Amino acid sequence: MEIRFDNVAKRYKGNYALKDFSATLGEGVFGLLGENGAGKTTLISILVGILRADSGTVRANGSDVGTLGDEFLADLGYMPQYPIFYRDFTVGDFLLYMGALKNLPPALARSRAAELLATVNLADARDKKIGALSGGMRQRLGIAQAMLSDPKVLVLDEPTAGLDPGERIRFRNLISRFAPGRTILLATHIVPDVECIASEILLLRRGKLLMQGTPGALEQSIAGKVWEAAVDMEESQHLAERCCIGNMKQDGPLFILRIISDECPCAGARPVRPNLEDVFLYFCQGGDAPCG
Ligand SMILES: Nc1ncnc2c1ncn2[C@@H]1O[C@H](COP(=O)(O)OP(=O)(O)OP(=O)(O)O)[C@@H](O)[C@H]1O
Repeated sequence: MEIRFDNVAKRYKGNYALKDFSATLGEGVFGLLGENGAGKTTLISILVGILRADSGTVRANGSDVGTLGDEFLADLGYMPQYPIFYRDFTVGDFLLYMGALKNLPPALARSRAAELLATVNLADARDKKIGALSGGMRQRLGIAQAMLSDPKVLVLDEPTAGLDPGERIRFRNLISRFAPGRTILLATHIVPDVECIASEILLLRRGKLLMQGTPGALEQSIAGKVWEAAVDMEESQHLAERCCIGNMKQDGPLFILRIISDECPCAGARPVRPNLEDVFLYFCQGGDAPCG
């Protein structure tokens, strides 16, 4: 399915949360990356029909998603940033309930629920009440309900918040396996969540789309602007005041700094290959400005 946003804008009390947002998503995993407050949830809420845009259009295969209504919703799986669950439901009953809301035949809902509970590592928790689950288990249940109807479009808002490293990796592999033939939009500000699985990244800053491209293309766009230098404590403090420092690691008396800078930041600095986190820092923290 092709999802196309044209000049989408949304304001809250006069302030733009999203401005002139235009982008096209085809099949694949699309990582929506942006700092806190960039407008990710606002964009997602417009796509899934929770919010109305002030202006602009969102089309699925050429038809306005607003006029498609249920037809579009039937193809959609959605996990909100803060899923709200009925605490007294058991995990299994909750998925069957969601299956009923999505009009799935009961037998199909039962088999999909069993399959997905195994996939998200919750099979043993099927009879547990949701109120007794840990935060990470609830998060995984949220992912399972979003995939229940085998949707063509899967929209996940911060799906890995609260997952431990093992579960994050399971999640990434699950999404990669699920992706063929589908459109997956995954909003996050955690770069590794999308770095290895996204076919394209959309970089959002202050409600505007800064860039859209493959992770490799985005990294290439800042080639020659990422440096590594081994410096003493005093020099590291000077550099932190005038440059964006991506990473700082102590190595004996020295500090190994990863520096994002248009120019060579200090004597002895050597250019290194950019990664997506560098891209995020370069564009989302305002280029050469100190970032941390
Ligand atoms: N209901 C609301 N009323 C007023 N302002 C809002 C409302 N919802 C969002 N905003 C503002 O709109 C902007 C975008 O918020 P949004 O939640 O879309 O960002 P986000 O990228 O999802 O952020 P985060 O990563 O922190 O979840 C922010 O400045 C936020 O304060």
